[in-house]
Amino acid sequence: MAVAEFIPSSSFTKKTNVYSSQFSYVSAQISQKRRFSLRPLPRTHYSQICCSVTSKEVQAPTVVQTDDPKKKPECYGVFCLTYDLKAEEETKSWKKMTTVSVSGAAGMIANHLPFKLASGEVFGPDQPIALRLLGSERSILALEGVAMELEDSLYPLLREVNIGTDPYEVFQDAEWALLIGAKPRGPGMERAGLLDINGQIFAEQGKALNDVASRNVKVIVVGNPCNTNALICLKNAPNIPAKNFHALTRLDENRAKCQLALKAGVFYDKVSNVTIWGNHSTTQVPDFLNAKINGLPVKEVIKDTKWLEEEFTEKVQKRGGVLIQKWGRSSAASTAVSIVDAIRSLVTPTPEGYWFSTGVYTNGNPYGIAEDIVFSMPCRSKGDGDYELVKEVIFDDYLRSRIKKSEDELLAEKRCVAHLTGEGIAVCDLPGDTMLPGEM
Ligand SMILES: NC(=O)c1ccc[n+]([C@@H]2O[C@H](COP(=O)([O-])OP(=O)(O)OC[C@H]3O[C@@H](n4cnc5c(N)ncnc54)[C@H](O)[C@@H]3O)[C@@H](O)[C@H]2O)c1
Repeated sequence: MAVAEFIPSSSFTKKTNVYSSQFSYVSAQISQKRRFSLRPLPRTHYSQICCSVTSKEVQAPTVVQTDDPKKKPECYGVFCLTYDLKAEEETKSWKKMTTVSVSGAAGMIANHLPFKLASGEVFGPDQPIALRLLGSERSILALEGVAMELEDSLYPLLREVNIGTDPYEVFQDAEWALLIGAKPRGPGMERAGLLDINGQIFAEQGKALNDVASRNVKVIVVGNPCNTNALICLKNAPNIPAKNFHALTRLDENRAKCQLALKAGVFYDKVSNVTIWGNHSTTQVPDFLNAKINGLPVKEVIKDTKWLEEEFTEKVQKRGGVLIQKWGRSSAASTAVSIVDAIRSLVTPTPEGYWFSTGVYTNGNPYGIAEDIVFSMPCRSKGDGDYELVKEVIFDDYLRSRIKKSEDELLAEKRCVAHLTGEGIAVCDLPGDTMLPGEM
């Protein structure tokens, strides 16, 4: 990419109280605009570095000190430096920019995800994106680091980056909301405690999405316990279709495909139609009854039923925990990959005869699963961001009984968070202290 000429200018978006500067670059082939926004620093850091730059001439930044904490600086530090090239050529081939909000954007999964989003591998090479990154107060500096790395990556498709700690700002106009940020389960914390502490985060974020996001925003909840967090989130966002909310179970699907491929001695691209049923917990059910290897039912290829029912199932359920033992932390890169897979499955038409799984709201499902929970099920998409449930699946006693266990767990989780879904007083009678796949 050859740089032609820079003409900076800065801007302050009053509506969101977010400070911004714009970066745009135009060459004969490419036109791009970037906005990089920061929330104001505390008063002790209250300084304003402003730069005025004219074509081909960059002046030294001037630092403006202010004692008035209410007066917001127009820009902060390097983000005041705005490079605004003359838009001599407006490229006609770009699609309308899409806005993606990511929470927990300074965490481990987000070490990978925003870069994948910005690279074009998720929404396509002609889809410009605006990234809005939400962090906690504690992670705001790290978030700044993420934003700086995004800057330095010079992604042509990345037109705007905003960071902040207020979901009402960061979710503004979001068309995709990838909700990763959550608290980890601390030592001695009951699962009920985790449900409550993270549930409160997702209740607030649901309200924020309801108020400020696009009316058709697609939401993928990753932060655990993700199924029930997704339920809490959608219940707090009554103006957004419940169908738009997902809990990420794609990593579990990918893990199941890998194990089946290993056992059958085939490369994993030969394994398809693997459904994860139920909760993203150790009660999840990786479905080998409907899955296929080279287009054949798995049971015709892997005849070892004992392995399928016991070893395979448990391996998938506990894969996250084993990984933590090896790595000393939970899966981050493969989780980011699976978020990419999950989005791509919704924005790409599913090939005839195939499906993918995702945790979705049960509302008239054809499998007899309890309604009004978020349950992972087989889905197909026309590529418009929406999905339909797959009807052509079969059940046997084994599959039914396993699904029932996960369903019971999710119903119990739902009772445990009734205070966060507007359904009265919470009663926590969880059937045992089941674990998240990342816990041992
Ligand atoms: N569904 C899945 O398949 C799957 C897989 C892996 C991890 N996870 C879950 O994803 C979550 C994040 O994992 P990670 O490895 O990135 O964790 P992490 O601890 O590295 O990062 C989490 C980040 O979220 C931030 N955060 C906390 N509360 C927040 C809030 N209210 N708003 C915005 N940000 C907030 C934290 O400051 C931190 O930077 C965890 O809950 C983890 O269990 C889910």
